[in-house]
This record gives sequence, C-alpha cells and structure tokens, in this order.
Amino acid sequence: MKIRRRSPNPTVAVDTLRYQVKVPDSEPRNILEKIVWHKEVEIQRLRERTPLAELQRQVLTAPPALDFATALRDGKTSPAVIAEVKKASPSKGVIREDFDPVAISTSYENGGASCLSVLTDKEFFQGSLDYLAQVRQSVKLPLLCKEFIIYPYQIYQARIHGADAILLIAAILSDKDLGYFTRIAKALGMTALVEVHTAEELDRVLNLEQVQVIGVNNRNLEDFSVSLETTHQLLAQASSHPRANEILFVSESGIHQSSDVAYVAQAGAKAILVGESLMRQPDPGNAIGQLMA
Ligand SMILES: O=C(O)c1ccccc1NCC(=O)[C@H](O)[C@H](O)COP(=O)(O)O
Repeated sequence: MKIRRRSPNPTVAVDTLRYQVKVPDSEPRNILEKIVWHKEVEIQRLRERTPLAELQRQVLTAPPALDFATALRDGKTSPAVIAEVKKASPSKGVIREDFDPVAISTSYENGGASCLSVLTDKEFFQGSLDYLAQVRQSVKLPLLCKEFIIYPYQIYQARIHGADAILLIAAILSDKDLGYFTRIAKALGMTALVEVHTAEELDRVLNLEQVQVIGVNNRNLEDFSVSLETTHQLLAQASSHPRANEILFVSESGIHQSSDVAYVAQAGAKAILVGESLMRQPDPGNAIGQLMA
C-alpha cells in the first residue's frame, strides 16, 4: 500500500494572504492517508505547546515499562490475547456507547487477556491518551499504545502515559523510520509491534533485525475488507525466512469466534489482537473466555 505522508496540495504564501493551490489528486486516497495527514497537523500543534525536549525530560521519571513481548510469549492463553479498548472506528462508527475504559480494562484483565491495546487517536477512534493513563493506573497488564505513529514525539508521549509497547505501521513508515523508531522504543524499555498487511511489507520488516514482534493486520485499510487468509498467506511466506523462529507473530483484526482463533493459531499466530467482537459484548472480559473456548 502506498501512503503519501502529506497532502500534495501546497500552501503558497503571498504577502500576508495564504492561498490554497489545488493540485489534482490532492484528496486522501484512503482512510490511512486521511488519518496520517490529520496526524501531521495534530503533532505539529502539540509540539508547539509542549516541545519534544520537555517530553524527553518527563520520560526520565516515568515508572519502568513492563515486558509486553514476554507477556505474549508466556501467554495466559494459547494464543495469547491482546484485548483492545476501542470505542469507535472509521469502519464501524461507535462500537460501544457506554464506554468506560477502566471498567473494560479491569474486565479484560480478569477475563484472561495477556496484554491490552488502548486506542488513543481522538479524531477517528474517539480514543485518548488520558484513557491510556487511566488504564495504566487500574491494571497490571502490559499496555500497547494503539496510535498512528509518524514521529518519535508520539513514542515519548506514549511512554509518559504508561505504554509498554507501541504500534508501528509499515505502510506509513520508511525502513529507516521503522529502524529508528524501534531503537527509540527499545531505549525506553518498550516493545515495538510492527504491523504489516502485504507480502512486500512483510519482506521489508523481516529484514529489519531489531523487529521481534510482527502484527499481521487482516483488515485492508484501503477498503476495510477483512480476511483472515491474510494471516495464513503472510505467515506461510514468513516460514521460509531465516528469522521466522525468532519472531512472535500477532494476528490482528476481524477475529469474532473460536473458529477464527483456531484458524489463525493453526497458521502460526502466537497472539491475537481483538477489539470489536469483545467490545460489543456486555461483559468484554467474559467474552474472552467464550472466544478462547
Ligand atoms: O478498525 C478500523 O476500522 C480501522 C480503520 C482504519 C485504520 C485502523 C483500524 N483499526 C485499527 C486496528 O488495528 C483494530 O482496531 C484492531 O486490529 C482490532 O480489530 P477488530 O478486532 O476488528 O476491532
């Protein structure tokens, strides 16, 4: 998937007036591009308010990160469950009206999740970094900050708010950034979960030595279609790579029933990331038990 990091619609300054010069194809081509373009503006604004140096100062006094990767390897269940705290999504709109991130997380912890994922994007998922901080105060499980990370700034933000792991999406980051961001995460004691959706992205990521945890997203972010076959195909491709045995593979998205869990586990996934199907149940933690039955 080719994601353009910025809108090709340039702003031209003429004296004090600013004109938008429309160029062809200046609309985002898919939801991922739309999210990333919005993120560029969002991070720019945040940086103006709180510079990176201030975050780097704050991170020094944060409690140490928990070991996300080990919690998955030692999973409470097989495969291990990363249960997601997700109020809404671009594909489904609002998923859970009575959204209480702390109650949901506690229920997940009691229900057998090995780790939690907390969506922090406000604009498209109605998430928040404050939810992440609240969840950190309430549960002992390792936490993934589910964000669209395009700058190191966001990694520091995640750590300060209690994250133990970050998501890095191969479709929106160059190899250089993936390597650099993974090293920053490691320096902060965090795990990087690097997400792929295509054979080409998987190839790129397998060749980055420092990547230890790879997520296969079953959702196509261009058209929102979901197919668990993506896990099957990409894990078959990975199996012939020399590093295959040292990588922990996570199957993400579209997992609704126990036959889905069996299918991706059989394909080689050692962990699953589940949001919507748990969030739609009255007791999300109890739903983990049903899913893993
Ligand atoms: O969930 C979406 O609609 C979505 C749209 C655009 C970018 C990302 C999106 N989801 C992020 C995720 O990775 C999922 O929340 C996660 O894998 C859980 O998926 P599900 O179990 O299907 O809720």
